[in-house]
Amino acid sequence: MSVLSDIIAGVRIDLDARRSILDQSGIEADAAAAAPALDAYAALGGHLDPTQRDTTLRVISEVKRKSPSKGALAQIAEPAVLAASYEAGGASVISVLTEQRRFGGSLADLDAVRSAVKIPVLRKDFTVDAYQIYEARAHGADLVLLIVAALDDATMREFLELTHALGMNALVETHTPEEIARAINLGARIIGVNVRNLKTLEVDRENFGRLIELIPTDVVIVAESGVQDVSDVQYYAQLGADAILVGEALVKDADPRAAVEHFITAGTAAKPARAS
Ligand SMILES: O=C(O)c1ccccc1NCC(=O)[C@H](O)[C@H](O)COP(=O)(O)O
Repeated sequence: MSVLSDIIAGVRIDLDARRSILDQSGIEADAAAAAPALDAYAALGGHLDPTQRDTTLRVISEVKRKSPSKGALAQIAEPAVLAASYEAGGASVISVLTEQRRFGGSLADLDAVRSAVKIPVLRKDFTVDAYQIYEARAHGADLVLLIVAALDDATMREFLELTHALGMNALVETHTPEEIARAINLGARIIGVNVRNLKTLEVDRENFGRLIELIPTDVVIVAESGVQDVSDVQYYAQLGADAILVGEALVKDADPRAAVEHFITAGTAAKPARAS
């Protein structure tokens, strides 16, 4: 069993437990009662003409306690405080890992972050059931993660439609040329290239350079994972990333606000203009 399959097996068990407490109609009612979603697509520069989307490297800053690849990363007693630091540093979106078994996250973390910041929030989880999309909205998320490797096309289409119907955007995560082709065919507007292979956990930053060429310029392109320091930020920026998603390097930094600021400044300076 791959790491991804193993994670998803646990996600399904935990989801069944939550659904036994709050059924489908209950979660749909909670989602409908939530404050409207913020525009994460615009926050990532997607509303701008692609030829003008060249001035800023945007940062999605992650609340990440532990991971299958690295084990414990940071205590994060108060995710709200961390998220507020990220926002003060200029983050465009806060990513909150809500998977419990392997990442130590929770919906309570999402609630805490939602109340602490005014910028869009990504519910970062392994979405395999429409219930989780309603749940994300009910807990104030503006963006959900859809991992192409975990979903067939029919399910991806259904989940994308539901996400948009609820006023949210989706970060559609890819790792191979085939997954990028599927994401584009399905009309994804924000495509993440995760340089971490979720089946083996191997990190290959150069995969971003190989894959970005396959993504049209009107799509927001997010480089995910593998940022250890500013040279990695510059590397993704030089290749044309619109945004980077960073977890470990930020949660381990003693001054996360300054780290976000530094990444934005260095990445923006390194970013070339995008051809139309
Ligand atoms: O981080 C992991 O080990 C991991 C393993 C299996 C599935 C997903 C995993 N991480 C999720 C992510 O995509 C990252 O949290 C995110 O891109 C940030 O990565 P990093 O900056 O390298 O912490």
